[in-house]
Order: sequence, then structure tokens, then C-alpha cells
Amino acid sequence: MIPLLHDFTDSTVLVFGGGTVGARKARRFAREARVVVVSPTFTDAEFGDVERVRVAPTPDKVPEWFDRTRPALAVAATDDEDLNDAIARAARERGSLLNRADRSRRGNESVDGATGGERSREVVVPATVRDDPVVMAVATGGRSPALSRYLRERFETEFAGAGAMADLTADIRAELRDRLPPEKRRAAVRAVVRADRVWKALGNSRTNARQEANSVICDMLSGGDGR
Ligand SMILES: C[C@@]1(CC(=O)O)C2=NC(=C\c3[nH]c(c(CCC(=O)O)c3CC(=O)O)Cc3[nH]c(c(CC(=O)O)c3CCC(=O)O)/C=C3\N/C(=C\2)[C@@H](CCC(=O)O)[C@]3(C)CC(=O)O)/[C@H]1CCC(=O)O
Ligand SMILES: NC(=O)c1ccc[n+]([C@@H]2O[C@H](COP(=O)([O-])OP(=O)(O)OC[C@H]3O[C@@H](n4cnc5c(N)ncnc54)[C@H](O)[C@@H]3O)[C@@H](O)[C@H]2O)c1
Repeated sequence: MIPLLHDFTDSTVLVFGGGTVGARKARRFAREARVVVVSPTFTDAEFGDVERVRVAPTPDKVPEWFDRTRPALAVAATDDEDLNDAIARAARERGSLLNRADRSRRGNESVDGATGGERSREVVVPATVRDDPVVMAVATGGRSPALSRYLRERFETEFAGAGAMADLTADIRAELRDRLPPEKRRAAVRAVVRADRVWKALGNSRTNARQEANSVICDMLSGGDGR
């Protein structure tokens, strides 16, 4: 599987299942997509700004929900395996992406009678660290979601300030565009993102970080390594 970032603006995500997992997926996609959650019961957890439909479709009724909502992505998060299989079939037939919460992937093992190729529209939801405009995603091929979560927590601590660093270096790159030749400009930006003192300064204020970055660039241009 190859990670990609997908823009869900103006798209619909159809979630089946109103349990803890359905709520987590609904929250995740509601930041961008219109989300419809279909389930006979809804847990107390936060679902975000979503449309809830309180029904329990049988497998033969699932395609109607796809026709009604035309989802870019469907999430099968019910505790009913036959229903999750029907959701997977409908997603394949209608050309929607599919996220199955009830199956970790083990090689090409058959799921709902699908062959490896037929699972080509399946997606895994990774553990995600977001510090806009930076996003980091972790997956384990479905083998160990607990490890994904642990690594995500480590990244959150280790890379605090990454969003601010992206903004800072974007500004620097724009300002150096007319002042340095491309090779030197790239070297300057690389020196800044690698400089511990800039990361430390980002924890205090952006003004400090900018000053540290300028000094790293001066050092670099005069032959030092900038750290
Ligand atoms: C990353 C994250 C994103 C999210 O869901 O938002 C996510 N699971 C998270 C947490 C988590 N899930 C589970 C535990 C308990 C510990 C454990 O079992 O490991 C914990 C940890 C916890 O809760 O602490 C149990 C579990 N998960 C799946 C199954 C079914 C199965 O394996 O058959 C079962 C067993 C059910 C059972 O039998 O009990 C399946 C999937 N879970 C995935 C994603 C996909 C694979 C991602 C990958 O490749 O790593 C995949 C395949 C499908 C999907 O959902 O996309 C989110 C962390 C968010 C965060 O905190 O950052
Ligand atoms: N991806 C993950 O991280 C993860 C974690 C734990 C469990 N799981 C798997 O995901 C499934 C869901 O987990 P959960 O903890 O949210 O379970 P849960 O039992 O809390 O929730 C299941 C939901 O499905 C709903 N449902 C039942 N029949 C339905 C129907 N016909 N149509 C629509 N909705 C229906 C139930 O009302 C309930 O809201 C589990 O069965 C498990 O296999 C995945």
C-alpha cells in the first residue's frame, strides 16, 4: 500500500456503525467531508458535525444507501460481519473507496470473497499527527494498530513545532528567492530545518526562531554547518 493524501472537500463519507470505531472515523472525516452515519444505535462518544440516520439496514438494503449518498468513501464499522461484507461489495460495485474497521490485512487473504485485485479500492486509516500544514501518518499494514498509536504519540512529542517550522521555512524560501542562487537557497533551507537551535526557539516565539534561522543561514554561507 502506498500512502497518499486525499482531499475530501465537497465529498460524502458514508459510515456504517455508530460504535466507538464509527465515531472515531466520523470525527476524522467530518473535518473535511460531509459525513452520514447509518446505525441503529449511537455511542455517547463525540461524532463531530455529521448527519445521523437511525436505522439498521439489512445487507440487501446497503446498496440503496450508496445510491442515496454517492460516497467517495464508505466505512464498514459495524459488529456484523455479513453487513460489513455487503458494504464492501457495494463499495466495489459503486466505485467508492472502502475502509473496513473489522479486518487487519494479512497478505492477500480473502475478505468477503474478494481477490487481491478486487480489494484495490480498500484504504487503511493511519494514525495521524497534524500540526498544520504538516501531517504525519503511521500504519503497520494492519498488523498492530496499538503500535501505530504509540508511534503517533512519540511523533507528537518529538516533532512539536513542525507546523511552525514549515511556515518559517516557506517564508525564508520566498525571501531568498531573489537573493541567493538555487543551490545556496536549498542549502540554507536544509540547514534551518536541521538546526536544533531553531527548533528550540520555535518553542518560545516565532520572532526568536526567525533570528536563529537568520544566524544559521549566515553561518552556513560563511562555511559553518549552522548547528
Ligand atoms: C491507527 C488507527 C486509526 C483510526 O482508527 O482512527 C487504527 N486503529 C487505531 C487504534 C486501535 N485499534 C485497535 C486498538 C487495540 C489494540 C490492538 O489490537 O492493536 C487500537 C489502539 C488503541 O485503541 O489504543 C484494535 C483494532 N484495529 C483494527 C482491528 C481489526 C482487526 O485487526 O481485525 C482491531 C482489533 C479489534 C479486536 O479484535 O479487538 C483495525 C484497524 N485499525 C486501524 C487503524 C487500521 C490499521 C492501521 C495500521 O495499519 O496500523 C485497521 C486495519 C482498519 C481501520 O480501522 O482503518 C487508531 C489509532 C489512532 C490513534 O490513536 O492515533
Ligand atoms: N479499527 C479499529 O481501530 C477497531 C478497533 C476495535 C474494533 N474494531 C472492529 O470494528 C468493529 C466496530 O467496533 P466498535 O468498537 O465500534 O463496535 P461496537 O459494537 O461498539 O459498535 C458497532 C456498531 O454497529 C452498529 N450496527 C449494528 N448493526 C448495524 C446495521 N445493520 N447497520 C448499521 N450499523 C449497525 C451498532 O448499533 C453499533 O453502533 C468491531 O466489530 C471490530 O471488529 C476495529
